Amino acid sequence: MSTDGLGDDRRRGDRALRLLVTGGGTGGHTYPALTAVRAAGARIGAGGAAVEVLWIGTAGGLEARVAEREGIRFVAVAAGKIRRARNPLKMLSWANVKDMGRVPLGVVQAIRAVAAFGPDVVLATGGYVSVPVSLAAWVCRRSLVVHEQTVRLGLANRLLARIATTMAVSSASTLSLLPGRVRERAVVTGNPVRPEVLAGHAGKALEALGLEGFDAARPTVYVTGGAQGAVQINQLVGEVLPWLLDRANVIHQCGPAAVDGMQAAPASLPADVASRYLPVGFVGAELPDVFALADVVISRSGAGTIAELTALGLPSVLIPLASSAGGEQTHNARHLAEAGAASALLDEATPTALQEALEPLLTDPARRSSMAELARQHGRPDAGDRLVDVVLDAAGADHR
Ligand SMILES: CC(=O)N[C@H]1[C@@H](OP(=O)(O)OP(=O)(O)OC[C@H]2O[C@@H](n3ccc(=O)[nH]c3=O)[C@H](O)[C@@H]2O)O[C@H](CO)[C@@H](O)[C@@H]1O
Repeated sequence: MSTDGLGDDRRRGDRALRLLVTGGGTGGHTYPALTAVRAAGARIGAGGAAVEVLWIGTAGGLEARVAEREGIRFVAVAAGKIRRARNPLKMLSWANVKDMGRVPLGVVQAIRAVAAFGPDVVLATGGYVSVPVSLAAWVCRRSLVVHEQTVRLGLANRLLARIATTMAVSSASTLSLLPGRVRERAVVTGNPVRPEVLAGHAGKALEALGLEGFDAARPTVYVTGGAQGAVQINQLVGEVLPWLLDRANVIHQCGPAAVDGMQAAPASLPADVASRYLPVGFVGAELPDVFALADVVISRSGAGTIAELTALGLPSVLIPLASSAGGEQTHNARHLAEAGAASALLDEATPTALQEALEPLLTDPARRSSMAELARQHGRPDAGDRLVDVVLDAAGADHR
């Protein structure tokens, strides 16, 4: 691996920076990469230079759609998914063995793409596709920055941390969990949040989503289960819906597969009450405006959403995905709840527990403000810029 990050062909300071990014599968791995690409473009562009970007991901992943929408050159490679199991023998399932067989193919495809592009630096933001691409970067002796969104390193990043030029982490508490040799090469950047997410307008959400039935005298709750939606959250919200709509307007991001079912949920309620409820499959370009309209958020506690809620300073009730890798969503939720920066349903996610957590936030604006302020103290709106600092450092002196 190149230690100075500069091959002979890259000592020409006048040519564009070549940035290769990889990461995807879910929003939590895709959006930090996108934010870093845009921030690098803005920084380098402001200095009068240019940046050429290549994104390597999987053909069917969210990253493929995001790259296409953003006009970012994209190459797809094969990636293998490792399904976790408590019993290590069960990890040797046929599906895992078959998928692991795809990793060597992905590595070969990625080596070809990396060698052809000749990046100054490779940024990997996680997800299964990060593995073959980071291995390819290592084989091709390119500088590699690996970014971890969660406090504890996931399975893939534990491997990649050993070959990374720099390990960028989102939380200072991750440092003590790293092996000594990795810690020496680690930098705390925070988890990048798309800048537009921080710049929404409540009025635009009302207009774009056709929320004429919403009552301005009631607070608005945004419910989100992550890109796919969360069956558990959908069920809970369904059970408390009459109670909730008595007190609030609700935008419910329930996952594309659940919209029809959730649309029927308020059928037995009076029309004016039912019109305070909007289920949506996935919130795309309206996300910033929905956040701006929201007074309270009910959410999973994935690292991406947590970074957004804290950067925005939004009060929330967090319902962690208990089976998330290493219990990291539970850890995230507990960490914020202990600081008073969120409420969390940690032991039992029942309709009663949800109502108890929501009640003070819906009825007491002062309670919302104090939680919002504590949430903001955990936010890192500058994380994208900090990650770009690390990427440019790894790219070498010519590009700083
Ligand atoms: C099931 C799973 O593996 N979850 C992991 C995944 O989270 P996952 O990607 O599911 O969730 P995150 O909270 O990290 O990110 C979701 C992102 O998608 C956005 N969004 C969501 C819904 C929507 O309709 N529109 C939209 O734009 C959110 O605002 C956020 O930016 O990666 C995270 C980062 O490593 C981990 O912390 C999570 O544990």
